[in-house]
Amino acid sequence: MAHLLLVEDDTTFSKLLSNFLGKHGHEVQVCSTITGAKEAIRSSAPDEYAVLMLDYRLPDGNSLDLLKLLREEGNRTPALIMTSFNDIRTAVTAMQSGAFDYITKPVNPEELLMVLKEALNRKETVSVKTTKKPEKQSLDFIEGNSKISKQLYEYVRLVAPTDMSVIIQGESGTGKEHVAKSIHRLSKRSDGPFVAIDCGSLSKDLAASELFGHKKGAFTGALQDKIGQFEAADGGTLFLDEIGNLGYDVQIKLLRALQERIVVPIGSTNPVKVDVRLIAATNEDLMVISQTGDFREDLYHRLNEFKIQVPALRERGEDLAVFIQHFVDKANEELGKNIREISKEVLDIFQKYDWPGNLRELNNVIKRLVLLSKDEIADLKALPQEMITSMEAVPAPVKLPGGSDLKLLQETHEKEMIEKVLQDVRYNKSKAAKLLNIDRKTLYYKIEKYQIE
Ligand SMILES: Nc1ncnc2c1ncn2[C@@H]1O[C@H](COP(=O)(O)OP(=O)(O)OP(=O)(O)O)[C@@H](O)[C@H]1O
Repeated sequence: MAHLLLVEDDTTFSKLLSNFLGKHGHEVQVCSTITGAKEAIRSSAPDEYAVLMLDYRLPDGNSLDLLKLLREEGNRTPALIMTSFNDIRTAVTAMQSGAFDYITKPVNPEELLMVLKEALNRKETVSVKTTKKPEKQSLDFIEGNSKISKQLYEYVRLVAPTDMSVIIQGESGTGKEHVAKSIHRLSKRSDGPFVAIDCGSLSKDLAASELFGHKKGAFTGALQDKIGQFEAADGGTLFLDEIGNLGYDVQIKLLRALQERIVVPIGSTNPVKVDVRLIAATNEDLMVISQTGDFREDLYHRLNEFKIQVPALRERGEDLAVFIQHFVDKANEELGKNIREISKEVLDIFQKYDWPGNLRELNNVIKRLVLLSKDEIADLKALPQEMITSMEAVPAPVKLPGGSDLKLLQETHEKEMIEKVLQDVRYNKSKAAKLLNIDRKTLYYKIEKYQIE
């Protein structure tokens, strides 16, 4: 039995859900607002709730902001975001803010139990992930056959045996952590620990202590000496996920640790020698954010001894079929099912869909598909209705009227470039204008001209 906090403003749905979860042996406390959730969490014991189940849209904000705040306060309770299919891109961002997983509404009860079980298991293993332990060969891993995947793993094999720092860049859910583990596994350090830290879920105050350790009494709450993850990774690999989220002060300490190969725990004056290879992952372009001043440029250059770009699923062409088969096999085994085939209609949708959540989303959709399919062939009935509707709404690819019209092509390119830079700098128009090397007025004019939202 687990104590769950459900934050949901639809009272009928929250009642149904708590009854259902209650019948499955869980104790559910319900809040309907972010403010209520904050109060419930702050007035509870640190590990009171095993999982937070958060509706995305709430009357006083969205649960992403709540999650960010909780992570900043040091709360690490696994969180599950419940969202409508149309919000999948937001759910993907939620994963970057430290959510464990997302589930789309209308919630399928069995799917919910499955994801909940994973979240509860995760809670039990969360400390294992960062303890000194050799990483074993993962059988769960496939490379793919496309040209782009072959190149990816060629780079992995090239850089693995060296001691170079690596930046792994790619959209959320593309498999950056998997790539980092492969590098570790193929390195001379493979018998040493692989320590993974999600910088997105570290609070600003605790990040330094988590990475470098602290001495008893160094700050309020430092009740005993603590070894940092740098020391825990000694002789192995330290994987810093979402490194762009580290605060400036910690970035300075990190640079020093990399350059001098020593760490100084907070409250101590004694440096400790460490032998750690660093791999950092990011879904932002670190070069862009280092140019806008949000990430230290010297640290960027120190980390950027080698850069690997992990492709989005939509760019992996023929790999899609390989991953589908892999995830179906995995789901069959996990759920005790025997789905042998996926219908042509479903495959057509999979081919056309752009998979903003990448491999993670494909894995989730397939798990749901396998779970809900009654026969050996998984067909449309088991796909979220919204996915089908969203695909029906996609207009047929339009042929550009001027396939060779240079002006039109230039404008299309310009629009895409402006959209990308705006996204990279999180819609900060001053930064975007600076990077695009145009003045703000021109940028505003172009945003309006191209109707960029
Ligand atoms: N090569 C692979 N073979 C099989 N499964 C994979 C592979 N790469 C990723 N996955 C699966 O896809 C999901 C996302 O992978 P992972 O956590 O490595 O992505 P990520 O890019 O690090 O995500 P985030 O940006 O959220 O940190 C996981 O469930 C993982 O098991």
